[in-house]
Amino acid sequence: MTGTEGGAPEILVRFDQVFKSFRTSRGRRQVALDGFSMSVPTGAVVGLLGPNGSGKTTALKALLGLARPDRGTITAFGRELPADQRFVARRMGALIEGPAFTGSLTGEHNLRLLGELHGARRDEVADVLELVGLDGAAHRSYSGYSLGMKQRLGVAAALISRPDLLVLDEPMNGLDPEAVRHMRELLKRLRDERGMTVVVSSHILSEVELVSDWVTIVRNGRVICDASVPELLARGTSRLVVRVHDAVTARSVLTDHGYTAVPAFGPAGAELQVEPPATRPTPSDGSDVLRLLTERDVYPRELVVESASLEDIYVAAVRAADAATATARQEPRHGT
Ligand SMILES: Nc1ncnc2c1ncn2[C@@H]1O[C@H](COP(=O)(O)OP(=O)(O)OP(=O)(O)O)[C@@H](O)[C@H]1O
Repeated sequence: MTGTEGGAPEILVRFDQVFKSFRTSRGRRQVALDGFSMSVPTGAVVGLLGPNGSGKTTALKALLGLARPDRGTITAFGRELPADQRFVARRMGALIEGPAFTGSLTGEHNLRLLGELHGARRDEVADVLELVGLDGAAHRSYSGYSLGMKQRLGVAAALISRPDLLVLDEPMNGLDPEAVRHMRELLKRLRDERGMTVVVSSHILSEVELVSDWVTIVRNGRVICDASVPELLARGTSRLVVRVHDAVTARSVLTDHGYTAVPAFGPAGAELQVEPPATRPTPSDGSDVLRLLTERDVYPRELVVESASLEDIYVAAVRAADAATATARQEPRHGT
């Protein structure tokens, strides 16, 4: 990521309070973006995450000039959209809805035709095919490509204009684990070797977790979490798991000292999920728990401090957002 002097990342794209709704065929108003705000740091791979229908595609379309926001501002490369869409479009490559290629032509031929529109030379076409790992299959016809290869050719098409920003909508949809891994490695190469900024949407956290520097979680058209991965992980609290033979005694020792100890049955037998008292100034590293237990002759078989994963944080963010929405829905009723 490109930093500024103060250490804060430089922002390449910013959505600020963007609203967008559609009229459905039944005449109903369908809100797709409901005050959507997000920032994309320069040089980062940003994972745009959210369940189906949460507004990811609409947000990306708004950035690409394919959907016009009702309200709010989007800036990219220091220019405001849609006023400067053409300036921005020249610096962006995108794979947003299945790429349209000719089945009877080879991958290379398809890409060459597209490259001509962008003034790409033959060696540049070959370079992009190599980059996406299709150099070995360049002369096979597109109709014989696997789904993973088709997606890679779609990314190649997005790269042919040599963009600084690459926008990919669900590029891993339907891919097998090997193809997902390949796509992740490609995104890392684009960031590390070409200095590209990448926005990649997905409804599956594990698909983008290993490659994203920054994660934006969207729910019901609103961003509920927008932060760097290290910052997110630091926000998550770790969990202490104690595996003991005598869970009853261990639990009573810990609760006597104000700890919460929830019995569970894990893969290694009985265990307690322990949380220190709310009054404890620092998170527990486990030594306090070990001391309390051994003082009472309870010797744990195992004591593990499990760090929160991005998945835990994702689930917590979604639950918190749902709870806030439910509260907000109840409030007007109290007033009436
Ligand atoms: N052209 C449209 N007309 C009517 N409703 C639309 C249109 N485009 C999107 N929507 C609605 O807006 C909401 C957000 O859709 P969007 O496609 O942006 O979500 P998404 O997060 O990309 O979902 P998915 O992962 O399923 O593609 C959904 O309720 C969707 O039905």
